[in-house]
Amino acid sequence: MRIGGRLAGAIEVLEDVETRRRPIANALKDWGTAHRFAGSGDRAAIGNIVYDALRLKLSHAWMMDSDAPSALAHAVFFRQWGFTPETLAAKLEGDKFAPAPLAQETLQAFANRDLADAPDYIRGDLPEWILPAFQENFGEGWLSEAEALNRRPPLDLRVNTLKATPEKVKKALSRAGAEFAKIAPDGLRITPGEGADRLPNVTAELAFQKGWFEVQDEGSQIVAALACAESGQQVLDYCAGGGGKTLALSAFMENAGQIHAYDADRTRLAPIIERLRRAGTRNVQVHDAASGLEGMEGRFDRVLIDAPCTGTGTWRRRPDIKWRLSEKNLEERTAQQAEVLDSACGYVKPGGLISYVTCSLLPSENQNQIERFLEHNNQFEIVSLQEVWSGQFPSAGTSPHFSAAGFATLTPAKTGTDGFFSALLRRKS
Ligand SMILES: C[S@@+](CC[C@H](N)C(=O)[O-])C[C@H]1O[C@@H](n2cnc3c(N)ncnc32)[C@H](O)[C@@H]1O
Repeated sequence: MRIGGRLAGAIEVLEDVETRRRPIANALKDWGTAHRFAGSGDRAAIGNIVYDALRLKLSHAWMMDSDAPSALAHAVFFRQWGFTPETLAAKLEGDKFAPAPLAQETLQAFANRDLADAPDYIRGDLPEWILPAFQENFGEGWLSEAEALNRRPPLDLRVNTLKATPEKVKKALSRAGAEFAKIAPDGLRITPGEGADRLPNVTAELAFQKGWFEVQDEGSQIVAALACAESGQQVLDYCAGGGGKTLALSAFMENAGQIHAYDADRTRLAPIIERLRRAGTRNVQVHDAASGLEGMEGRFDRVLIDAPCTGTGTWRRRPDIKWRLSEKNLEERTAQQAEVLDSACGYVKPGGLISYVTCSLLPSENQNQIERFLEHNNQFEIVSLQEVWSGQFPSAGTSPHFSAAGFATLTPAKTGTDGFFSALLRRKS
């Protein structure tokens, strides 16, 4: 496929995502099924155009004075892939699969507009109603934080130290160009390419089948470490989902002690069984009903609450969810978080720690949620993560944003990771 066919394919997928409010991955998969002649390189290039277009959807639409899929897809080439309208037109000339050329007024708008004149929420590519929360969280740095959330994410791996070392996995993945992560000691990173470049499919590697590594954002590895679980302890992973953090905890604990992994949603929990097997973990018990935890109240050294959230910190990977998020969704999530905190806190023993984590960057899901919890639960106190940080990551060249209260916020701009919030609470009595 030449560039014209890829551009036309991306426009079709964008139309599907926008008109039917579908997740990008599903729309891409369906497009691939309906166009079996397209090779894997074509499908990856189309995916890149679609993801890039949606990361910068508002600013693209503003610059082109049009939010039509064709305008968004062309804007990717002009603003992210190093083309000008003239160089792109030259590339598309004579390509019978190319889409219809852009209207003259769209090209005129692009030539005459300057993003510096756009309203703040458009410059940051943020839903307008979210802007105040970003400004509250990051102050003057809000725009560079938003811009970093709009770039392509790397592919991060966590080496499973129960079976391998970072050096061994790096060597096994040398063709993929994996490098040591900057903060997480067991992390490896494959940096994203540009334009049509695609990231390697590392899960097809033998090293993955052997359980030597998992795909896990470095931020997720870091917040799992900030739960401070130690070998031999009793640990509850209360929102275990597919087990990303359970697996990290098991490796940190060197397979010793006991982890109870619980999630209220059986479908989300289901993949954990195969992942635990592949990783060679022997210290995890999985529960798909809270009744499995009966009698364990006040028994745990550590309780990790990786709470359900809006996922605003993962917008680099899932830009479509950014535009679907509503104030109602946020309200639902904050209510769930309060409920999960209230139900999980009883499992920790006096002197034990609760680690509350979200992959959101909105204060109402993070610091405000913890402050609300502490107002009603004075048997808990905050443990400063700033102090924990240097013990856990002595050679990290960078650190998260730390609040005066001792909460940690990781962001693409600050730590080069997905956005995460982490708070550590000790039960006094
Ligand atoms: C952020 S995800 C967990 C991701 C997982 N820890 C990982 O690292 O892969 C949040 C999880 O909370 C679960 N959840 C939501 N409400 C819950 C509740 N009341 N009790 C337990 N789990 C709940 C969801 O099913 C979802 O899997």
